[in-house]
Amino acid sequence: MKHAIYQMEIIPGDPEGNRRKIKRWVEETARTENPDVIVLPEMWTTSYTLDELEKLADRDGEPSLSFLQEVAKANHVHIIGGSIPNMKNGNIYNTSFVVNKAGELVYQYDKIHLVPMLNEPAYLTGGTEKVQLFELDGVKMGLIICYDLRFPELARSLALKGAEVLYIVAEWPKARGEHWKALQIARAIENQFYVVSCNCVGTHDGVEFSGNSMVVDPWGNTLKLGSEQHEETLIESIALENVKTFRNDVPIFTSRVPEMYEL
Ligand SMILES: NC(=O)CCC(=O)C(=O)O
Repeated sequence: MKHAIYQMEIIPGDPEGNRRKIKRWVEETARTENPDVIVLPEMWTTSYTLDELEKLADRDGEPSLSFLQEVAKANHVHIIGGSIPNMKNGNIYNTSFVVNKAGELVYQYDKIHLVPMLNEPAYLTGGTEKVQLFELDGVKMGLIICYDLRFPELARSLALKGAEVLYIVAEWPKARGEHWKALQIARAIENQFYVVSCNCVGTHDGVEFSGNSMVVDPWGNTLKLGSEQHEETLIESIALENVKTFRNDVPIFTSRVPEMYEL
């Protein structure tokens, strides 16, 4: 399953400009690389322009959802649609959409854990729906958003449901860049699935974002690591049969003793 990750420099506060940028990038990447799955970063319409979100947020997912559906269908590629600020019933959520190559919405998720270090709780509302699996080409997948990475219970719940791949879409600051890399490797090893992440680069409001988008295999090997500073495209294929092989080699899911844990 071939992935193209867009480690993007988001234009702050310019949803239209970012849509144009993504459309051009998807067309070029689909033509030259023919990936199965494309991955975008967190809050790609606006970045953390929190003061402006009342005005700039999508309304019930629009226009970004229709945009992602059109782009996926036109370029015949599945899209893990990063996330966007999304106004619903008067509250703004950090919402992710996954659309398949037929342009169908297969999953949506509102970020559960809002990040205090970026002042998210003052502007956004946390999601109230539990994470679920979705499937692309018959592969079981899960998705979390940025700060969610720090809560191992979330990734574990997806692994227990059968996830073979965990996507992480992010705007993770450089100040905590070492946590970003170490936690992804930990999540991959402890859950024995692939981790595929997309972080952005660039600086907004004094916060520098750290890139280092990653593809980590279920053994904890880093197959791909983006640069810290540059907008770039990461291309990597993942071999799903490794999930079963590694789970047989170190059978943690049959060794678990859940009645001994307080989770
Ligand atoms: N956008 C985010 O959720 C950033 C998370 C972060 O800064 C951290 O966990 O550290």
